[in-house]
Amino acid sequence: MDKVFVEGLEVLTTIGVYEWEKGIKQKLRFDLEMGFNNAPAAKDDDINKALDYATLSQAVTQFAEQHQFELIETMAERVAELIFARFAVQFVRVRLTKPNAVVNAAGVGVEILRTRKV
Ligand SMILES: Nc1nc2c(c(=O)[nH]1)N=C([C@H](O)[C@@H](O)CO)CN2
Repeated sequence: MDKVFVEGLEVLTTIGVYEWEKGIKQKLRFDLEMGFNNAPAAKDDDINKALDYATLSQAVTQFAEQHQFELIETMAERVAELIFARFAVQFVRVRLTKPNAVVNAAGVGVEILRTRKV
């Protein structure tokens, strides 16, 4: 299966389980991997047949900036749903890192893999 990926997409948003987190913005980093047949776009050299990673990145950024959750698990799941709703991908892997959450850790986070239901 071909893939299209987006690495290190940084978004500032309000996220966290603690009260002090609900009034601030924190950085999240998205690493996204989508299953998509790249051959038709390559054959015709046509962006309209490609999974446009720029449009996808913009959609994820806008969603993450505009929605507030407690858990990064919830953000990851909702972003996967958004990608399935807007883009014709077979699967999506969402790796979500909260870089500044744990002192002495470079990052903490979750990764989910979801396959489109037929
Ligand atoms: N599995 C998770 N653990 C924790 C989360 C989370 O979203 N998923 N969140 C927090 C706090 O919001 C933390 O990031 C504050 O530093 C703790 N554990």
